[in-house]
Amino acid sequence: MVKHSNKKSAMHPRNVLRTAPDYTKLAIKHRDFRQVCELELNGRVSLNFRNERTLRELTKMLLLEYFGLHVEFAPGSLVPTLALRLNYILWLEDLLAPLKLDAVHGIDIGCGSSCIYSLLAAKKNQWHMLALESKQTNIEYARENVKRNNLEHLVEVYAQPDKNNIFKSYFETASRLPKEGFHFCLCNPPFFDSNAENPFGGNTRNPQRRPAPNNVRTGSAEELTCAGGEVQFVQRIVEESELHQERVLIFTSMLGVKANVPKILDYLQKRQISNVSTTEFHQGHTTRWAVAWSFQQLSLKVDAALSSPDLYRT
Ligand SMILES: C[S@@+](CC[C@H](N)C(=O)[O-])C[C@H]1O[C@@H](n2cnc3c(N)ncnc32)[C@H](O)[C@@H]1O
Repeated sequence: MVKHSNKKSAMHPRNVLRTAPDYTKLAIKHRDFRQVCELELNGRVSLNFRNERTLRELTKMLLLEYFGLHVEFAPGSLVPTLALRLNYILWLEDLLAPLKLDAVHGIDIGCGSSCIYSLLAAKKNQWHMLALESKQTNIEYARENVKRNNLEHLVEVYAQPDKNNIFKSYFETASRLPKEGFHFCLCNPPFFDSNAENPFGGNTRNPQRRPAPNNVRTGSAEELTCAGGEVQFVQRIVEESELHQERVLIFTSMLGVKANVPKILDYLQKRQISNVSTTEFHQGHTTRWAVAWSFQQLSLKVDAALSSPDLYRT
């Protein structure tokens, strides 16, 4: 029987991880990664995704192998998975492509200790990134990661003084803003609700329908939780986007749960924000969602022809 690949649930066509990496070859090449690999009887290596150190070394190795990025994570902080972050960046590339911009300026809301989105955007596409972060150790690590990769000319890490703010503090205090404003903002919001009795709840984001995830959860409570969880966090971005609608062309955020997508769409509709689109990011067994909105007259629909492998080659 011929097996058809399910295109709808595949990674973005330009995602370099769409073809599964050869871990055996990579283990031979990268010593630190080799140390977390397990050797099977057939000579191939396998990975234990339930082990935090394994995830850490895997992401570090992939960032180095595919993008030449040297990244360190603060102890106990979120270890980002690369395939998802790439899918998000590639969607942004598609949204921005029709604008044919010479220089792109973006905002990374909550960059984490890795600063992964900003580093990828800068290294891969030479985008100028403003990375906002509220947690002190993450700010320090993010700045070091930018420096270690000689990307200070493209990435600024801004210490968010008030966790309840998104753009407000920066826009009110910045000494210089890009002349043409920012073209987009992206966000992987704190997901869990800190007001919940047991913020981390069960061991899955959708316990009724899904088995426990293969990957161990990484990250501190401060990084992963906020009052009201991701819905309230993204609602705050929406509210502040109204105040700064001229400063950012396309506002976006990721969402960790499908059921939260209609909640954000309803919120946007209630506030009469009508230029809106959504997408899905597929990476293996994991799906995430994202919402985009704009106050300007521009299309937020991605032209399928633009998602070709030739756009923004790495
Ligand atoms: C889920 S983590 C995402 C980290 C990184 N972007 C990634 O995808 O791996 C959310 C991050 O947002 C930060 N954060 C929370 N509230 C914030 C705020 N109001 N402004 C800036 N950063 C914030 C947290 O400290 C944390 O590092």
